[in-house]
Amino acid sequence: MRRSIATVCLSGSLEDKLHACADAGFDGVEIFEPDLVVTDRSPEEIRALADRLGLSLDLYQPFRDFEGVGPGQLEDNLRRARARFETMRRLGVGTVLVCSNVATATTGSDEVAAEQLRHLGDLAASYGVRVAYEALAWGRYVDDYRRSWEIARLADHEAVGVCLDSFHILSRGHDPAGIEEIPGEKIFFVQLADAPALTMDVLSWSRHHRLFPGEGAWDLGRFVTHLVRAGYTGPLSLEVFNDVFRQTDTRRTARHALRSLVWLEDRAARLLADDDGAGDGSAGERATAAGVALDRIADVDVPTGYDYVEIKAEDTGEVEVVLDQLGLSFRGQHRTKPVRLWSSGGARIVLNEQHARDLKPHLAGIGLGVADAGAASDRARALAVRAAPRRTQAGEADLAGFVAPSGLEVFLNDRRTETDAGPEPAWAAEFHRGRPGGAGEIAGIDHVNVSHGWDTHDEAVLFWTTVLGLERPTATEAAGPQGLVRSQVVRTRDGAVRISLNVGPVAVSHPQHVALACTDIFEVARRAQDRGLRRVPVPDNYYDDLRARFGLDDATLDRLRDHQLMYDRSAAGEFWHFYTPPVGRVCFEVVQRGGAYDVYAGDNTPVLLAAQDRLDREAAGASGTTRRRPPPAGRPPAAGP
Ligand SMILES: O=C(O)c1ccc(O)c(O)c1
Ligand SMILES: [Mg+2]
Repeated sequence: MRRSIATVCLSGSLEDKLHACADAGFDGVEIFEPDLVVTDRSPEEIRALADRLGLSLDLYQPFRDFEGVGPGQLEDNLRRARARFETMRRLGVGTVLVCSNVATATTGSDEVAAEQLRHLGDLAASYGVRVAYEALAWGRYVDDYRRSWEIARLADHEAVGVCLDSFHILSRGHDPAGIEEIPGEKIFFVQLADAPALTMDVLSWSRHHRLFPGEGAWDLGRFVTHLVRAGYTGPLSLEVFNDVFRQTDTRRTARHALRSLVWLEDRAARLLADDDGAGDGSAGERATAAGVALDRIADVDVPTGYDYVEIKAEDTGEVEVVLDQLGLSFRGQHRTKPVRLWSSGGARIVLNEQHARDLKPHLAGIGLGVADAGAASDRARALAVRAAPRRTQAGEADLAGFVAPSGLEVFLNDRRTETDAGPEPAWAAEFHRGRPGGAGEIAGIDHVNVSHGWDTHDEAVLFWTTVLGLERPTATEAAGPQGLVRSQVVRTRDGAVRISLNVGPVAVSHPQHVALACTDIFEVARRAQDRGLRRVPVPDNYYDDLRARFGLDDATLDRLRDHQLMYDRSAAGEFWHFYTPPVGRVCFEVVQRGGAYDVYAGDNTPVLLAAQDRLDREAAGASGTTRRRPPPAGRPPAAGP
């Protein structure tokens, strides 16, 4: 279907927005009237620019507070409409969005509203334009799409139809299946937005918290299937009022928005195909008959596990000390690059000093195993994901790589070899052999913890869920001394890949961490302690709290305290973990999961944040610098292993 976006979704001038939408690959835009009013370009110039960029101007919006008014007010409303239709003629826009009256309506009579819309239809027709009537969720009388359709039906005018906006329908909990009762040709326009599940008044929710499809709590794919079944053939247009996207980089947000729409179309196409398969009529055939083409993209290839985690720095020496203390072994230096591999069991840490001048240790990339790297790359490309630069030389593994919104590079690999230590990614043969991890050793990578700015979070969630098909359990938040840290885990259903996406306080740069899994954490901790590993200190009050929460006995608490372990328990099982102090911007966590414990010890996070804050203060005290660090800066791109 044609892809469109409202200019209100983006930051910048109207001209910036048009350029960004065209570059991202949109077919058209909705001109948000305030964007036109403030530009110094004439409507003719905007029209010419859109033409040059290959963008159609699909909708002019909004026209407010028209219907349900007294006779004097109607006169004035028609005068306003004439002026807007004149502007639309100059712009070359064929459809105007009229939202339901929130202010001046004095009657809730459907007949009166329909009669007045018929007047408006006559006027619109004389300008060659159409009226798409939208029920705002907070309209004075009309706040339900079924009522706006009833009024448009009563108006019985070829220039009057409805605009359906998923926000107004889903925020009120109205069943979108009723869309199928509306003849497709009377749906003049469709606006799509997702939103987080919040309990607040709908107007504030709508004006500040809308999200792109796939980022919130609603099933927009299902919503689109109702439109297709109704026979709607117009554009799918994004209308997302969001305080963050209004200030993020225009081009980046336009690409992000397009990714959402590409994913949505594919999702709707799959739902329709599934419904057909289930013998529920032949919606797909009807859609085709109506001339609706939903583009599909390559199947998602859910990753099977971590190949490696890459840490990059000008000097990775300090990281190697910690890896050695944690019991990982050095597997050698790469043949052609300043890249070193450490491993234990299935945990592989790549240390990269290439193109890393002046960089402190930081998490630069992760490698993931997939079934078919080619197909996974096709999907990523279709979703407009930026490819990671390759610096591969002849004879080396050529991995498909992408840049996640936080700047993290993600490499996909489908080639494995059998070794004594179990299956390994084929590229690992470019280093020395590994050995199997023993009981008191690190066995694999449990999860990685990525932090990014508040302006990247929604985009990152969309990236991981749509490109790699990760699931998204409920988000959590934890209080640190400098502010709240919001966390969204994205993971495979089987837990083989888990990534915690964190947004911390603006002024603090929390370390990213790599969590290593083991099956005997007391032994790993004991050996590490013998090798001189420092751990993030856990306060005694925490152990008193554990006693109160879980009724642990003294001996158990002493064992935990001796190793500075933290603990959690749920109905599913138990969890033990400890952290190393940060080296540069990374730290390591060692975890042991018992039973089917499947979460991340959320209650322990404030203890970690407070302890890290104390370490920060000590370090700042020692060096005489200020304690607060600037937010993470952009990093230059890294290479694969
Ligand atoms: O918030 C508003 O006023 C508003 C305006 C136009 C729309 O299409 C809409 O969905 C909301
Ligand atoms: Mg709308």
